[in-house]
Amino acid sequence: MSFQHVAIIGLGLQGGSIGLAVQACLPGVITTGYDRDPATRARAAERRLVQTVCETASEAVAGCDLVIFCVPLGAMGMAAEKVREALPAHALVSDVGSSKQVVAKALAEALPGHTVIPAHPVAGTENSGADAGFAELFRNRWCIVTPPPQTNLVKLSELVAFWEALGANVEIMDPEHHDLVLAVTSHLPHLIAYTIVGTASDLEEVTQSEVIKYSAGGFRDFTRIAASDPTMWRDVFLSNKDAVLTMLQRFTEDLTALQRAIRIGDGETLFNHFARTRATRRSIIEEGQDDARPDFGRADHSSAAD
Ligand SMILES: NC(=O)c1ccc[n+]([C@@H]2O[C@H](COP(=O)([O-])OP(=O)(O)OC[C@H]3O[C@@H](n4cnc5c(N)ncnc54)[C@H](O)[C@@H]3O)[C@@H](O)[C@H]2O)c1
Ligand SMILES: O=C(O)C(=O)CC1(C(=O)O)C=CC(O)C=C1
Repeated sequence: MSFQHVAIIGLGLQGGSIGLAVQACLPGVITTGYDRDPATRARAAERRLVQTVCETASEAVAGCDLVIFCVPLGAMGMAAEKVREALPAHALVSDVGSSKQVVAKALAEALPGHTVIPAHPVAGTENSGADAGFAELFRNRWCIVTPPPQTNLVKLSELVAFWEALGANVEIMDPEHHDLVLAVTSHLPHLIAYTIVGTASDLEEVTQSEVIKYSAGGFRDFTRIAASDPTMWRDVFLSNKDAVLTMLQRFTEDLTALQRAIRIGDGETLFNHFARTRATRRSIIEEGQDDARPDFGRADHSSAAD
């Protein structure tokens, strides 16, 4: 492994999982980490998410050759500025942010002169914080790497090898295209899930307790992701505004067409639509990509690493 010392800024689900995965998959590589929340630092140390939890971001990056920012999208620039003085000149800068164009800009502006190669492991759960991380999170999952033009190819291949060592399958993508694809595959589903939970719980005719009581089936499956962290998702929608609005427009048009079919009793349109989309959904299962998370993603992993 080209990297001898990996520094992780932000020790929640992503940062904690990377720290644990590096220790499990790349023994010998030094891991240091920092989180701005003291309680998270304390829990990260208890769970040994990284070998050394530092009291400052500068301490965490001193001597590292790879720093990965694992903070909410809106905090990337600020977190990067904090390490400007202490970050070794040769260190590669990367991140795990859910949208890529805005992060690439924020990191490049905060750390001029450094090689910045953004990345996005398309792997997560609805849980966040220092108890949420687990070493297997990235196994057999995509990690999309979005190198800026003229990226140093050696550094790029080192970052690709890093993610592969953690078990991920790496795809190289243009950041703009990444943001468009993820707007429909990840961001829009979260928006819809958050919305339907709000709609159901605001209905005067349906009480809160009924929503909880009868949500065992479709509602429960469909809305798992609405339990996700509000700060993270606020930042996703603010940072990927244009792509999300484009996809939302398309979605609204499709929904309106189905709404009309229901109103006029057009069973053929409804049946044909459902038949087509069922086939698409089933092909996702056949390709082995069903349920982004493997089974271990559903368990409480805090005890596994304790
Ligand atoms: N949750 C997911 O499913 C998922 C998946 C892929 C990528 N991501 C991306 O990963 C990033 C982190 O998400 P997460 O799920 O790990 O969130 P998280 O809430 O579990 O962890 C984020 C951590 O960052 C810390 N933090 C915030 N500002 C900071 C700062 N300025 N300096 C240092 N620490 C700071 C917080 O205290 C928190 O512990 C986000 O950018 C998100 O878009 C999330
Ligand atoms: O499985 C989940 O809970 C997720 O929401 C994970 C998920 C996704 O939408 O697929 C969420 C955000 C990401 O940036 C990557 C992965």
